[in-house]
Amino acid sequence: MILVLGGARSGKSRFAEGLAAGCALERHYVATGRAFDDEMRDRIARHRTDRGDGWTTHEEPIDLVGLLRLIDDPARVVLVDCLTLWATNLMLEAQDLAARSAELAELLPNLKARVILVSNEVGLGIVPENRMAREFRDHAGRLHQMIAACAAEVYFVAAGLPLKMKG
Ligand SMILES: Nc1nc2c(ncn2[C@@H]2O[C@H](COP(=O)(O)OP(=O)(O)OP(=O)(O)O)[C@@H](O)[C@H]2O)c(=O)[nH]1
Repeated sequence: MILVLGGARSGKSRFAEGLAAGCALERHYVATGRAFDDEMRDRIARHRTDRGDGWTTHEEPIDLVGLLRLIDDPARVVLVDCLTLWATNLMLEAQDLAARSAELAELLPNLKARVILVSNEVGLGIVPENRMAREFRDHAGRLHQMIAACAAEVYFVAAGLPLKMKG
C-alpha cells in the first residue's frame, strides 16, 4: 500500500496515476469527490479525459471501506483519490470519523489489491479560525499517521515533485 500526500494542485494525483500505470495490473480508480457544482463537474470531466481509457472508475463518497472490500482482487491496482474528500463527506453527514478511519486503517493491510491512496496535507498553514476546520485538520492528521504507519511507501508531492518519505 502506498500513501501519496500533497497540497492542492501539487501534482499528487498525476504522480499517483503514474505509479498505478507502472504496475502491470488492472487499473481501478476510486473517486470520493462529488460533482456538487459546475466547476467540480468540469474538473471531474478533465480528470476523466486526462486518465484516459484503461481505468475502471468507481464513485463512492461515503462507504470507501465497503467498496474496497467489494473490488479487492490481487490482479488490480486500486487508486483512491482522495482521503480528505472522503473525510469531508463523512463529517458533513455527522458520521464518526475516528471510527471510520480506524476501520479503513484495519482493512488496508488485509487487501490483496495493490492500493494507492491520495490525500491532501492540510496541516501546514496557520490554525484555522473555524472550529469545524480545526477538527477536520486534526482528523486528517491522525488519519494520515495511521495510514502511513502501515504503508509500504509514503510520498509527499509539492510543485509536481515527489519526495519519498518512507520505503
Ligand atoms: N466523482 C468523480 N470525482 C472524480 C473523478 N475523477 C477525479 N475526481 C475527483 O477529483 C478530485 C481531484 O481534483 P482536483 O481538485 O482537480 O485535484 P487536486 O487534488 O487539487 O490536484 P492535484 O494535487 O494536482 O492532484 C479527486 O479528489 C477525485 O475525487 C471521477 O471520475 N468522478
